[in-house]
Amino acid sequence: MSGPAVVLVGPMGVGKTTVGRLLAERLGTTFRDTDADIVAATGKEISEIFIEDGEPHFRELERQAVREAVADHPGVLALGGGAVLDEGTRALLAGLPVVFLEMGVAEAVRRTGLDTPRPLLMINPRQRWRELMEQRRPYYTEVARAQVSAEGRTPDEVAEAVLDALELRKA
Ligand SMILES: Nc1ncnc2c1ncn2[C@@H]1O[C@H](COP(=O)(O)OP(=O)(O)O)[C@@H](O)[C@H]1O
Ligand SMILES: O=C(O)C1=C[C@@H](OP(=O)(O)O)[C@@H](O)[C@H](O)C1
Ligand SMILES: [Mg+2]
Repeated sequence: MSGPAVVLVGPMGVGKTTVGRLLAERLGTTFRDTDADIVAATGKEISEIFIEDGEPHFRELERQAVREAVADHPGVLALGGGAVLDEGTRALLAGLPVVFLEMGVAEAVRRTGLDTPRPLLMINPRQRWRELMEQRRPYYTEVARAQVSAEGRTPDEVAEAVLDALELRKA
């Protein structure tokens, strides 16, 4: 089966969207992000979907968005941090070049604080981020072929580390 050249998973703020774009440039391919697909399909921001329709509805949209992207997209694909919660999604990712970007709570929360609000981090972000990471870490490691630290690295450095981890460098 073909499929995306790279799939990025990991917690909120680790840089999946930012690094994914850079990686696609490096590889001369296109970039896709399931959150952006959901926003385009619904015409709503992620935070609006959470508030108006609830998290279970968002997870259903996400499940569908991941399926479509994995089936259609040959380039670099970034998933939302919670996509791996779905068992069917984890099964779908088996055998794909999935990279788990990881980092500690301090830097992640510093980064998300500067970005558009993530509904799950609106209240008590440090504690929430830690709890989510604790719950999801086994899923990230289950689906990932490689794990790359994004701690204290520039997006360029992380992109380089992903290329190394997947041995995607052209000779
Ligand atoms: N390596 C990095 N160093 C500093 N800031 C970063 C880095 N990677 C991403 N960022 C910033 O952190 C925020 C979250 O990045 P984003 O790519 O949206 O993460 P994710 O998609 O994993 O939630 C953005 O403001 C982005 O510009
Ligand atoms: O971890 C999560 O549950 C979420 C992560 C977000 O994407 P990023 O991981 O790209 O921030 C977005 O899908 C939504 O806010 C929920
Ligand atoms: Mg993202």
